[in-house]
Amino acid sequence: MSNYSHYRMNGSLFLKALRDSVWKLNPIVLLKNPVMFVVEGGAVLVLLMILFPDTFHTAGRQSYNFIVFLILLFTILFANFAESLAEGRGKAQANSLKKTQKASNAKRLRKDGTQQIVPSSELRRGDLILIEIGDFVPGDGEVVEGIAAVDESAVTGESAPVLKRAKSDFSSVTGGTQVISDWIKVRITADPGATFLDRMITLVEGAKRQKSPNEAALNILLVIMTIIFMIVVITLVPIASYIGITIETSTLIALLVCLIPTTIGSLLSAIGIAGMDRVTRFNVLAMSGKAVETAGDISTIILDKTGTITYGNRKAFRFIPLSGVTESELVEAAVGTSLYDETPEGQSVLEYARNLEYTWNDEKYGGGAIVPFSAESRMSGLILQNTDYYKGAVEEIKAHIERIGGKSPDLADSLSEEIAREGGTPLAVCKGNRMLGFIYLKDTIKPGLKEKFDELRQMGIKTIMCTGDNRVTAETIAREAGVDEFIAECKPEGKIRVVIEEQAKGKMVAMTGDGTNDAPALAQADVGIAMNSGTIAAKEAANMINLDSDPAKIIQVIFIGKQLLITRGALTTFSLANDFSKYFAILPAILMGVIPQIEVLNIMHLYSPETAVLSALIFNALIIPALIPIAMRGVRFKPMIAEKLLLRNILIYGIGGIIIPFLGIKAIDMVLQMFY
Ligand SMILES: Nc1ncnc2c1ncn2[C@@H]1O[C@H](COP(=O)(O)OP(=O)(O)OP(=O)(O)O)[C@@H](O)[C@H]1O
Ligand SMILES: [K+]
Ligand SMILES: [Mg+2]
Repeated sequence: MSNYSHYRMNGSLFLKALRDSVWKLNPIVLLKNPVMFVVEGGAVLVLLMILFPDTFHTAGRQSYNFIVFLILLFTILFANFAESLAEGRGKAQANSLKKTQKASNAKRLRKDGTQQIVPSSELRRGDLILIEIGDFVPGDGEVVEGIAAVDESAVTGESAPVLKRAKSDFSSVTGGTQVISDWIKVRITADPGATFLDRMITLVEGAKRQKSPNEAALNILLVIMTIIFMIVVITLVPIASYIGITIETSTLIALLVCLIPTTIGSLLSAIGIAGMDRVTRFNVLAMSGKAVETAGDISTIILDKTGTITYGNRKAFRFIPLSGVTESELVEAAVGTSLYDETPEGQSVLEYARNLEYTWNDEKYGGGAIVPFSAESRMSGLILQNTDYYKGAVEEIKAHIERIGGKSPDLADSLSEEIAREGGTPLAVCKGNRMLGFIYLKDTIKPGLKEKFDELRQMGIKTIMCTGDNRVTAETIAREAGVDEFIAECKPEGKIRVVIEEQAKGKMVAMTGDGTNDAPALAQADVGIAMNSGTIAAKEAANMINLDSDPAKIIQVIFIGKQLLITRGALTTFSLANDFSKYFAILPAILMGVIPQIEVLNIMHLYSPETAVLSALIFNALIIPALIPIAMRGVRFKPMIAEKLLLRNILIYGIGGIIIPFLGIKAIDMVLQMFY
C-alpha cells in the first residue's frame, strides 16, 4: 500500500483549493489559461457597465448585468477551483516529503580512512561516507562496501527493509532512508538540491509542471477556437443591426462565453495533474506528464527477467558434479570463482558451500588475479599461479574451454538443460580446461504476473521477456510468468536492439528493468521504468521509477496513461458538443422577438430571450464543477482494443454532450421563470 493513500480529499485540501481559486483570479496568473482569461475580460467589461451605467447607456439593465457578472465570476472561480483541487494533493505530498528531507550529519571518510562529521548539506558528488546502524542516509549514493538492511518507507511507503550491497542490482541508496542493520560505505552520487527526493518534491508539487506536447497542442486548438468565436460574435453586431436589432453587450459577452470552450479549458490542466497524481499514488514516480501519456499508447512491453519478473535474489541451490568428479572437487573450484565475486550470486555460492559444511583456507586462493563478473562476458573467475577457475553461463564456459584447447563432456548439455527446464540458472564451473559441473542458481517468480499479462493481451499489448540467461531457463520462466515472447542470452546491446527493432515496427515500447545492463534499453524505450531497488545507472536512464519495484505496476501505469488520454478526449468531445448545442439553444431565443419565423427553430420553448441567455450561461458555469469528479478520477474503462474504446467514448460523450445542455438549460429556464 502506498504511503500517499492518506491524502484523501479531506476538508483542509478543499478549503485550501477554495482560497487558491480566489487568488488565481489575478489576471497575470490566469493568462496561462487563455480561454478563461477571455471570460475574465468579459466579466470586467460587464463590471464596468455596472459601475458606469451612464457612460455605457445601460442604466436600465443594472440587475440583468449584475447577474451576468456574477455568473461569469463563478465560471472563472469554478475553473480555478478545478485546477487548485488537482494541485492540492501534490502540494500536500511535497510537504510531507520535505519533512523527510531534514538536515542530518554524515560521517565523511577522508583518504586515510579517518572520519569527519559534516552536515549532509555539505556532501558533494564523489564523497565517500560511512553509514551505520540507526543512521539516516544523508544523500543519494551507491554502496561500495558492506551490506546493510535499509528502511526505505519514508520514500517508498514500503515497510519491508531492503538489503543493500555493492556490485549488485541492489546497490543504490536514497537520501532520507534509514540503515537498520550493519553498515555500508557509500559513494555519494548527487549534489544537494539534485537528489532523488528533491526531484520527487518538484515533481509532486507540480511547481514546474510542463505541459505534455498533446496538452499543449490541445491548448492551442482551444485558443484558436476562442479567437474564431470572438470574430463570430463581433460580426454578429453589424449583421443584427442590418436586420434592425441591437444586441446588448452583456448578452454578446454571455453568448461568447457559452460558445468558447470554457468546459475543457477549465478542466484541461486538472486532468493532466490528476493523471500524474494517480501515477504517484501507485508509487510510481513519473519524470514528466509526457511519460505518463506515452504509457497510454504503449503496444509492446519489454521486461528483464532477473529482478523484474523474478525477485532477483538468485541463490546457489545445488552443486551438480559431472560424472567422474566428486562434489568436493566441484566445490573447491566453485569457491575459487566466488571468493572474490561480490555479486549476490557469487556470495550465495560461498554461503551454500558453508551450509554443506565445506571449509577452505583462503590462503590457498590468495595472490591470484580476479576476473570480475560482467554482463558482457557472463563469467567470473580467479587466475592463480598454477591453475584458474571460472564459472558462468554454460555457453560461455564451453567457448572458454574450447579456446584453451579443452573439450566439454557430452553429458554437460543434458545436465544443464535439466536445471534450466526447472527455471533455474545453471552456472558451469571449470578448472583449467576441464569442466567440473554446475551450480544450480534458483530464483523465484513474483506472484500474480500471469493474470496481469493476460489483461495486457486483452488490450492488444505484447509482452517480451528479455534476459541474459540461457534459452531453456528463459523459456521455462517465460511460460510460468505468462509473457508472450522471450529473448534469451541477451547482452546489454542485445536488449537495446530489441527495443529498436520493436520501435522500427511502429510500436510504442515500454521497457522495465533494474540492472546496469538494462540502462541503455531503458533510455532507448519510449517509456523506461526502473525498479527503485535497481542501480543508479538504471534509475538515471529511466523516465519513471517504480518505488515498490513491482513489474506489474507497469500495467497500472499503462492504465492510468490510457485513462488520462481517454479522459481528456472524452471531456473535450463533451465540451465541444455542449458548446454546439448551446448555440442552438440561445440564438433562436435572442432573435425570436424580432424575426417571428425563427419560432420553428425554437424547439426548446424557453420562457424569454433573457431567461434563455441566463440559463445557458448558468448551465455553462455549473457544468464545470459537475465534471470535476470525472476530471480528477478519470473516465472509467474496461481493458479493450483502443479503436473500440475510442468509438464508444465518442458515442457516449459526443451524444451526451449534445443532449445534456438541452435538458439542463430547459430545467434552469423553468426555475428562472418563477422569478420573472
Ligand atoms: N556472478 C556470476 N558469475 C558468473 N556468471 C554469472 C554470474 N551472475 C550471472 N552469471 C551468468 O551471466 C548471465 C547473465 O547475467 P546478467 O545479470 O547479465 O543477466 P540476468 O540477470 O541473467 O538476466 P536479466 O537480464 O533478466 O536480468 C546469467 O544468466 C548467468 O548465466
Ligand atoms: K463554453
Ligand atoms: Mg537484471
